[in-house]
Amino acid sequence: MGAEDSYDLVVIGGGPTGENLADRAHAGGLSVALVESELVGGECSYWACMPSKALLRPVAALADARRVAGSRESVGGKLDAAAVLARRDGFASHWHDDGQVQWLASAGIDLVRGHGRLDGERRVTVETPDGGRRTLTARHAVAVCTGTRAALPDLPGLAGARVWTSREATSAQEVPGRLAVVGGGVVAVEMATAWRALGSEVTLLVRGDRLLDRTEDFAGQLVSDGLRAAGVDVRFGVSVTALHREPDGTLLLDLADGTRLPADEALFATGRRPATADLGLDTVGLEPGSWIETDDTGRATAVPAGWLYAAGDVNHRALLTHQGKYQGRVFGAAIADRAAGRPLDLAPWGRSVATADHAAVPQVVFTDPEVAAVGRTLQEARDAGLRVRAVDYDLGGVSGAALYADDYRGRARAVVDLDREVLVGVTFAGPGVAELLHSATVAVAGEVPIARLWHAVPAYPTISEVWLRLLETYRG
Ligand SMILES: Cc1cc2nc3c(=O)[nH]c(=O)nc-3n(C[C@H](O)[C@H](O)[C@H](O)COP(=O)(O)OP(=O)(O)OC[C@H]3O[C@@H](n4cnc5c(N)ncnc54)[C@H](O)[C@@H]3O)c2cc1C
Ligand SMILES: NC(=O)c1ccc[n+]([C@@H]2O[C@H](COP(=O)([O-])OP(=O)(O)OC[C@H]3O[C@@H](n4cnc5c(N)ncnc54)[C@H](O)[C@@H]3O)[C@@H](O)[C@H]2O)c1
Repeated sequence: MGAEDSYDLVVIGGGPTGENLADRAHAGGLSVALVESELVGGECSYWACMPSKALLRPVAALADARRVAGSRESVGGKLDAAAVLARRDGFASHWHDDGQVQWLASAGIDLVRGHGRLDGERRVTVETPDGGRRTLTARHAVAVCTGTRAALPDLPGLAGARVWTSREATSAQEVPGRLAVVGGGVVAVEMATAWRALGSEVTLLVRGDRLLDRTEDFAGQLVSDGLRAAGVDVRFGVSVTALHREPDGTLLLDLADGTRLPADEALFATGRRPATADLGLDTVGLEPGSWIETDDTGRATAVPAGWLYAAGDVNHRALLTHQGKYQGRVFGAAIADRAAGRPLDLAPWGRSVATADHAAVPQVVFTDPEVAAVGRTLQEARDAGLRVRAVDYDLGGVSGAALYADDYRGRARAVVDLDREVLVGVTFAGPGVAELLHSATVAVAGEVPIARLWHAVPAYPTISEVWLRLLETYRG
């Protein structure tokens, strides 16, 4: 038995969510221990957001230069893959977490390295890297912020085939000659975009009939057109049934249509599973390997007495870094307020509840073209029982977009709640739309009335003039 330490709050998992939750709780007056088994900073910093966006930014920079007569003529070559990978390595901090560890120390949070497991109510045991064991007790709360791992399908031959998950796809040091990508979600389309631009022959194998099936249809269509224009072989209605690696290293993927696809690497971008299989969930009455459902203050709904919280990917509310950080801020402050006996503000959009998770989640997909969306799609709004109207506009008709790129192709949709005359969802798809998104997020989260949006005048000639066009189209 090792040492036993006591803190107000023990956080398991030092990704973006755990760091923010620990910081807010500490700022609210609590002593905090943060347990991390790999690198402080989590998936996002080393194998997800940062390295993937570092791979994709040069793709967009080169594509932008090629979109405009005058600059197009002066950019003949391809990406310098070695330089892109080296810049990516820098954005992944060369897979060292010293910077984040320093930040934790400066924020007054104690780092405990090792694998954490719940051990009954308000107790966490940590298997430390030196083989030791520490027990941490929490006076007020334990917050699980352990994130997710790649979910792989159960396919014959997969175990021995050394396939890529998102980790290899974001950290690989060499460009594969032939890359098969399985999946039609965000990881699949972003990584197909990046590795195609870096020189791989990419085949995208999608079991459904569209890409990005949680966004408006036109967005997936524009991304699929963009991938095909870049030379990606996009195939719909295809499933992998088995695979194996030949002695010469070639990977052979058997497809349901009876054909066989040879590749050098295969990325399985087939979703995520919660990192809760080896977390001692059974000691607190939860099912190992399951997502941890919470209320809007972050409390695990199935655990009595309200001491267990879950934030970020692991609660399955919205698998995005910015939403995890938002939950970290809201839940961390709620934990501190409860501990101090301070009143909470539980009304929708109040200080102590993560209301935006339900109504105003923004996401940018960094493909070419980009997709930027917030809130509900038309279908989601209808499914929620709202009386809505979709207002669409061809982004190519906006002066700022025409200046941005010759033959600009893109589209915008605003979903208007007709009863309240506010926007409940906005989607942009086109080059350069990522930075437009926050205007839409403010409109949706702020429930800004259309009558007032009419007075929010977009600068001429920017792509944001699409706001004016959408409102004019709505008003007729
Ligand atoms: C390829 C890819 C690209 C992405 N790009 C974006 C993007 O551009 N924008 C965006 O918003 N989101 C993006 N995401 C999603 C984003 O990475 C996640 O939403 C985010 O990392 C979730 O943060 P988290 O802190 O909840 O979990 P994580 O980042 O997964 O961190 C969890 C931490 O907990 C630790 N841990 C787990 N179990 C234990 C244990 N038992 N004991 C101790 N420590 C433990 C892990 O080591 C890890 O450090 C991307 C995801 C992928 C796969
Ligand atoms: N730019 C960003 O914001 C960004 C980038 C990457 C990832 N993310 C987040 O990370 C999370 C994970 O992304 P993801 O793309 O791995 O998951 P996803 O759930 O978005 O997509 C998974 C895809 O795999 C397919 N699939 C699932 N099982 C399959 C199987 N057995 N065979 C074939 N296809 C299968 C699904 O139909 C879907 O198309 C997402 O929630 C996403 O929001 C965000």
